[in-house]
Amino acid sequence: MIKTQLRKLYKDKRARLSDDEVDSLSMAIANRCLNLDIWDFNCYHIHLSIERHKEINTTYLLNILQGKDKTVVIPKTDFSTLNLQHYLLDDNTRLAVNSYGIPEPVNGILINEQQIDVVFVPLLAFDEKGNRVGYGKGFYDRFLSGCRPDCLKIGLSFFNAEAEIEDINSNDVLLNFCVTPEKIYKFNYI
Ligand SMILES: Nc1nc2c(c(=O)[nH]1)N(C=O)[C@@H](CNc1ccc(C(=O)N[C@@H](CCC(=O)O)C(=O)O)cc1)CN2
Ligand SMILES: Nc1ncnc2c1ncn2[C@@H]1O[C@H](COP(=O)(O)OP(=O)(O)OP(=O)(O)O)[C@@H](O)[C@H]1O
Repeated sequence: MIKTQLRKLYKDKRARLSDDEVDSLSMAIANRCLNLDIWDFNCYHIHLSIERHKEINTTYLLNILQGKDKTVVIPKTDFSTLNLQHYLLDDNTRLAVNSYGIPEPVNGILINEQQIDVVFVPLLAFDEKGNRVGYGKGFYDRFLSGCRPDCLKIGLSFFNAEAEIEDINSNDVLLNFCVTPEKIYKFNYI
């Protein structure tokens, strides 16, 4: 299928989940992430959920990161440039929900993307090869293209993989893993 079809299909699939399902599936994803071999790093990027779009509730994963005393960075969007900036999340970070429904840092310490070891990546759909589709603004493709080549990219999804996203282009950055409530996908494209 092509990206525009997948966006519609997966927005609809998410919209049909109840709030309780979103919560229990999000917890299952976080628990499964504990089985990934990714916990010896220092700096982790995680997005905060857009509740009205029934995104994965990343609070469970965030609690795991904080319990392990990891350095956590969260993104702040600039919709005029379609770029992300990354802020350290600590006790002093103030958050505000922007007009797109994204909780974002108001203030804080900027972190360079080259410092990030692991990125948890939001998505609407992904395929068996490790390609992904998001909301279509290219925020994460731009961001990930500036990360270190050894930075681990981990998709999070309520649903399992599509066979193939047909209209992949040279800007699309592949995932290393994708975690769903049911399983961990490891992509062997290297
Ligand atoms: N939680 C979270 N944060 C994230 C992302 C994400 O997918 N999830 N992003 C990943 O790139 C970036 C933001 N990307 C976005 C791109 C478009 C829209 C947007 O157009 N929203 C419209 C319509 C949404 C729709 O198509 O259903 C709206 O809210 O009106 C929102 C976020 C950075 N932060
Ligand atoms: N590294 C990049 N530099 C410049 N433009 C880019 C880059 N990556 C993606 N884009 C552009 O962004 C637009 C959206 O890309 P795409 O459809 O792959 O978004 P997406 O992966 O669904 O969105 P997101 O990354 O925000 O979740 C495309 O027009 C693409 O050419």
